[in-house]
Amino acid sequence: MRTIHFGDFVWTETIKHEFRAAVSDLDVQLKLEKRNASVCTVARGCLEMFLLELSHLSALVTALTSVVSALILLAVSKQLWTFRWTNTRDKECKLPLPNGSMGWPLVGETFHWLFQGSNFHISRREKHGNVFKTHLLGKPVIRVTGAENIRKILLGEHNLVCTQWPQSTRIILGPNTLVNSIGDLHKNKRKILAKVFSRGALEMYLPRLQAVVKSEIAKWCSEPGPVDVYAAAKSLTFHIAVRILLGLKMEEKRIVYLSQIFEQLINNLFSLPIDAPMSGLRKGIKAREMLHACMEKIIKEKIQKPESEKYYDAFDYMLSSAKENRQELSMQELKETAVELIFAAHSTTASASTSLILQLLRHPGVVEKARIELESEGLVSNTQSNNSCYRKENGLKVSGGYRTALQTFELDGYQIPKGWSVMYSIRDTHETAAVFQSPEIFNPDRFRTKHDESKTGRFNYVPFGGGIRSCVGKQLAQMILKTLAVEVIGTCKWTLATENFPKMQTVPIVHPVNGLHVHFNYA
Ligand code: HEM
Repeated sequence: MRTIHFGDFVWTETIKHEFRAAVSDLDVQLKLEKRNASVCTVARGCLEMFLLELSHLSALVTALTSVVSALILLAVSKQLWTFRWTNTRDKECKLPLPNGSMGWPLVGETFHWLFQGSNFHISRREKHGNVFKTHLLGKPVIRVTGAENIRKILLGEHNLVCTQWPQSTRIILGPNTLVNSIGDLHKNKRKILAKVFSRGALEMYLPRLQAVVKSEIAKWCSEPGPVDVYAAAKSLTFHIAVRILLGLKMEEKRIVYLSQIFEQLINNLFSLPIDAPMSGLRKGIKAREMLHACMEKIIKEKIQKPESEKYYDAFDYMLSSAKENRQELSMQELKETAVELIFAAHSTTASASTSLILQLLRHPGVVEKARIELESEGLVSNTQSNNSCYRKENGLKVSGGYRTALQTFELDGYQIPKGWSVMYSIRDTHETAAVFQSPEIFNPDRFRTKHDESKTGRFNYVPFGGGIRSCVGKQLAQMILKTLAVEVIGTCKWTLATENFPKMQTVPIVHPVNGLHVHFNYA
């Protein structure tokens, strides 16, 4: 046996074997531990995966539970919302409420109305009939179509109903406006405005109106690319409002600036009545304040102008008419009326002007006929319009008017409860009136005096409303549209710049979704 000495330690063969055995034991143990460790890692991994799956599963279950609870909550709140409105029916009246849906809590069907446009009313009218209920812009609303129903609403002003625009419109326009006044106050305001839109006044406005229309059409024709007709029509009517209603000569830059603020006011007139930062109502109020500040400056300058320098615009007529009627108009009233008149004239006339161009594009036969008529009257190319050419009427499209029921009354077999809003529909009434043959067809001849379809049943054709709330600016609007028609037909050629005609949108007023792109040239 070999023996090796390391100091005091003696290395023998036996020790060597024992050492080897110990080392191999250790090796096995290490291997085992290593294997165990990897087994442990796998097990831990499995466990972790299991726990992860479990946590995913429980997250899924939690999410599902939350969704189901939210759905149940929504369904219950919708039911309670519907019940809340069913319960406000007038119990003294035996008649049922009109059919229809009140939509979702608080917002009602406002978003459906905003996104679906005219389809909103059409689909519900087809489903529920000419008188149906809904909930828009924070109020329960009854939508009314049909000559007989409209007659009752328009002639029932101050008795069955009184005008009431959505709350946002009332707040933004202000309490001193014609549309927001009722009773004697309304009567007196109309008396003052009657002079503003009298025949004599309109004749005074005509030369300036023609000048504005001509200069805007010149811009359309000099445009190298297509013109966005709706934007151009809005610019046209804003120029008319500034020049004819306010009698102002302004730099183009200033008109564009004012029209942008005005656009912001219009865009937010129909919004939820919530005055919060970034809300539509807040934006509308801000625009109104800016316009009022501007109007105040203009009005002060106007009032101070010597009589000899005045050239009689709608505003001058209003001031002199107020004097004649011994009514003092405060600065606030003047500012609100100025903005109201621009609002009433601007969108309606811009919408109708765009529809007019669209219909002329669609119906070259009608244009040819009109051109021959203008030629026979000596009105082509010299474009000196006179009142004799203002005979024809076109299919105007304005949505309708807003009222509130002053008492519960019956309409088409249903009860209209006191306090609910009533919205009468002009467009739907025109489109569904039996007196019009193929109402979807643009046919100006239907209004020719011999067989004027609109004369059959007074309330079948109400583009300017009716009764004591009918449009005060009707004659001015017709004069603007006819001047535009005469100028365009007499001096221009035009072609559609897109492959197809655009779809129409109805909120806040009828207009083509893409604005309608058209190339204009002088003929
Ligand atoms: C194509 C153009 C126009 C159309 C289709 C139109 C249509 C209407 C309609 C339907 C109403 C009645 C609303 C209701 O029943 O509540 C109305 C009222 C009114 N319109 Fe027009 N309008 C047009 C142009 C104008 C113009 C140019 C002005 C003035 C410059 C104007 C001023 C007014 C005013 C002040 C009222 C409120 C009358 C009141 O409440 O007594 N409109 N308009």
